[in-house]
Amino acid sequence: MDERSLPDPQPSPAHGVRRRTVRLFLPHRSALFLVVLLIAAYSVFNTAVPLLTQTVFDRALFGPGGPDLPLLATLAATAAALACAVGAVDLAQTWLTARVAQRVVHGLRTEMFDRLQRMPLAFFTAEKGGEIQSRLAGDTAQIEYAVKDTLPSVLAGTIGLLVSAGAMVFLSPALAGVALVLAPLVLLVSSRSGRVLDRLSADGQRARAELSSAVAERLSLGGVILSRVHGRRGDEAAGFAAESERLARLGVRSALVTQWVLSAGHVFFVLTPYLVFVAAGLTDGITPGTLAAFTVLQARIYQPLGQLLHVSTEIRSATGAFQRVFDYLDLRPEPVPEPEPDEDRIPGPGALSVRGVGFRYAGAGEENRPALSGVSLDIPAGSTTLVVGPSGSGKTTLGHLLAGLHPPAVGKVLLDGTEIRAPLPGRICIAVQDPFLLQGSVADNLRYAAPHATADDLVRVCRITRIHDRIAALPDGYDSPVGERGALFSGGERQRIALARALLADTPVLVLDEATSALDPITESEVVEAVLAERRGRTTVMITHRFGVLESFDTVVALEGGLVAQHGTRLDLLGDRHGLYARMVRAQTGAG
Ligand SMILES: Nc1ncnc2c1ncn2[C@@H]1O[C@H](COP(=O)(O)OP(=O)(O)OP(=O)(O)O)[C@@H](O)[C@H]1O
Repeated sequence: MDERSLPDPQPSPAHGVRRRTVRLFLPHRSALFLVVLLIAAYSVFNTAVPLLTQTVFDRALFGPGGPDLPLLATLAATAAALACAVGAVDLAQTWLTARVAQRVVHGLRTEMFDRLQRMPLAFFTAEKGGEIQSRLAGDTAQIEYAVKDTLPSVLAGTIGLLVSAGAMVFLSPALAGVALVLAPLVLLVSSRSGRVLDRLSADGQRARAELSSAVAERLSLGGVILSRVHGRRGDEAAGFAAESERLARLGVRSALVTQWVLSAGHVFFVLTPYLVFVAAGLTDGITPGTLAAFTVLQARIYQPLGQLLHVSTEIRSATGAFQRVFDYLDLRPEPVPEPEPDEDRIPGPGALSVRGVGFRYAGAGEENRPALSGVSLDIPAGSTTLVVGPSGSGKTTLGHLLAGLHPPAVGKVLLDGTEIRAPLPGRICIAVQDPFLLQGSVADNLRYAAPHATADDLVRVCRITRIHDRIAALPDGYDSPVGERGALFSGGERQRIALARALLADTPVLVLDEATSALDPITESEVVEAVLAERRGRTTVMITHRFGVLESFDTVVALEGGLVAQHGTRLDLLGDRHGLYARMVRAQTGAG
């Protein structure tokens, strides 16, 4: 039997991540080119101001003929114009980068959501909820920050450094050489620390994902009840504190390493002006204006250099975030069958055939028996079938295969002669034991199955599942909220709302997987009878443990150990006194 394996995200190597990141930005190359131009213009305008300082000193203030006020006014006006231009350019650049960032992140978020939605159910059984959230929300936010802030910082830092260095060389090549002599040393320290930061950043991201997984699980309603019931609140808090402490320690270490790089840079920033002053004293022909302009430019060079040192950490975190997002984008989703065009969709009568079906869960080792093996059944259109069997015998698995939630590894499941390999909305519906209600009102939840259902439709199905009176008694009736996963309702009420939702889907085939298990036996038989009456002439398969008193079914399928132990009419199966069904009925009804 072919074991369905979980898709395994393969971490892409760092250079692969960089290549893919570049590819991600290719469609935005024109906007990014414009950003580069704007940043270059920003740096040039910004550097022009110190160059004016030279003219202010050497010509306007201390020129041969004394202070030249008209020239000073012209220079002041030029500086003001340059300052305005710097502001305008900065604004345009911010707008463009924000747009690119939002588009890239929006693309990644939606692609990831789409990919995850199409993953096999086994993925969601294995993956931690917080992990998905952390990648979809946390990592994409980090990428957004990287594009919006880090990318312009890198560009501005590099271009600013080059322009300022160019202006310094223009003013005095000798002094420029002295000013830049320590720069390679700083860059060396920075690249050495980079590797340590890489590791710390990856560890930090892992620890953050662990923490958000723990929060999602332990601070959910079920998690909180579990810890309170078993008196484990203290242990939970201690476990969380330990994780948080680990994250805090990583944060301190990475702040220290980052600061080590910045401090090395600071030594450079403090030392070089004095080296320049000494060099100016030893060099002929350096005017006070040149030295003043040089001093301002030196301050300007520190800013981009500092910026570059700072962003190297952010780039590393962003690379990690990109890698984690790419890992999810590399997951292999279930193949999506081509949707049938509406006009081609012939609503068949709803005959189900199961042909030699075998299925093994990815998480169940080879040594364990498959959940189902060699199952063959014919469920005629319009019939009602009861599926029974001991716990773990494969009933839910069969229900999921009939609903197309898992494609079988071996054999085929057919609806009206066509193979089912994926859910078929509008044709097959399944109502489960632990139904999912979304945040919103009762009406929102019901209309999830039929968006255009009228208020009367909602009332009709809710009357069938005996939940209408409870909903009508609420202050806002069908507009009342259901709470987190339907927490404002009892388990049996949730099941009846979900069953009403399944009826509203009005499909030719309906699978009920313990869908009324939380109801009291009297209400359960009332609801089951009403549902079967409503669905007369359409196929209904009901999986249940409480079947002792249920008589209105055409056929019964009894499963045992993943095999079909019995299949026939209820009376036939009761006739076989030693058969599984008869034994189970006797156990339930206490009949001798
Ligand atoms: N996601 C899963 N991963 C691994 N094994 C699973 C998974 N779900 C079910 N199984 C195993 O498959 C077998 C059949 O499970 P299934 O849920 O179909 O049984 P069932 O008859 O519906 O049981 P119950 O009456 O207790 O609900 C069991 O041995 C179960 O442990």
